[in-house]
Amino acid sequence: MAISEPAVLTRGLTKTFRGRPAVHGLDLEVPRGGVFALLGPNGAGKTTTIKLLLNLLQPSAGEMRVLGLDAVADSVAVRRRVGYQAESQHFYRNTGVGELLSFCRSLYPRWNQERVDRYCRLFELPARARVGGLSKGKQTLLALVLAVGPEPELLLLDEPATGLDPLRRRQVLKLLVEEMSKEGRTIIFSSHQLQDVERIADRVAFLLRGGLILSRPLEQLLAEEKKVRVLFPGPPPAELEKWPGVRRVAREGSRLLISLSGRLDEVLVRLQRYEGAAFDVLDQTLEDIFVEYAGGEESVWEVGEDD
Ligand SMILES: Nc1ncnc2c1ncn2[C@@H]1O[C@H](COP(=O)(O)OP(=O)(O)OP(=O)(O)O)[C@@H](O)[C@H]1O
Repeated sequence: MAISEPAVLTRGLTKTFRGRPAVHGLDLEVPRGGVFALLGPNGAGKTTTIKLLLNLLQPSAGEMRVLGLDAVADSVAVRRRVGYQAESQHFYRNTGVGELLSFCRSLYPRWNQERVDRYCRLFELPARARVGGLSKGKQTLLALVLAVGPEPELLLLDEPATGLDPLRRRQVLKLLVEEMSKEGRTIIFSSHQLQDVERIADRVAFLLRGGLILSRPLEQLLAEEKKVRVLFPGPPPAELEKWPGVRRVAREGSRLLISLSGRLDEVLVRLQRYEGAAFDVLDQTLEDIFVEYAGGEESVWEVGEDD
């Protein structure tokens, strides 16, 4: 495999359930190394995408390469090199933590027992504890230990912080990112915890209705997505919506709120030409950007999607 091959590459990836697309013509490219966040509203297709990459679901159309391998034809080889934490855990309740770890160790050619023991100590997961007796947060932590044990080149984490308190969340994600990134491994994770994403992601992709809306380095996204609040002394310029970089114009009382995707300097130069126009530039958090791309707070609920 060429080392330059991305960690994940999909082309036209599509998955339909009873004729309804959950993932639709997805072209996703995840570079090797670093931390890649998969964002999107409920039902956007994040979990389906992750399951497709692991061949837990079979695509209706399209191609997928994971670590340079065909994700369907070479799925066994892919599974050996990928760690996976599912969105919710379904452990056998009566199994002991130590017993489960030993079983998983026997399945993988490489298994980092030192790391597993260290994480179990840090996460307070005693070997003798029964899995069914663990709290939800502890089960999440156990799933993380199982995902990192096989020394994966790629970690696929579906909502890795589910059930963790804020302190634990920070500690665990920091530990994962520091250790995995330092070793050149790739992490792809889905999350609704956008503060976590801002803290740890290098790159974010945004899914909406199964399609890719954007994929950009986080720093670039935060630098490019701005709002400009303007009060025009008279009527606003005709065709304001068609100015370069303008994605949306909304009314906020007597002022207009222009959502921009890049081209801020050009827009400011144009605004300066309007005598008497008063404006200020507003930075956006990742949450602001998420809401904006998901359709804005005023967007209507889509009912009946999950039946
Ligand atoms: N096994 C299934 N059978 C039928 N429909 C499904 C199945 N799995 C997922 N879907 C549908 O596919 C769409 C995408 O679901 P998916 O779980 O991938 O979204 P998600 O982005 O992970 O959402 P969330 O943020 O709520 O976890 C949804 O409309 C969902 O109802």
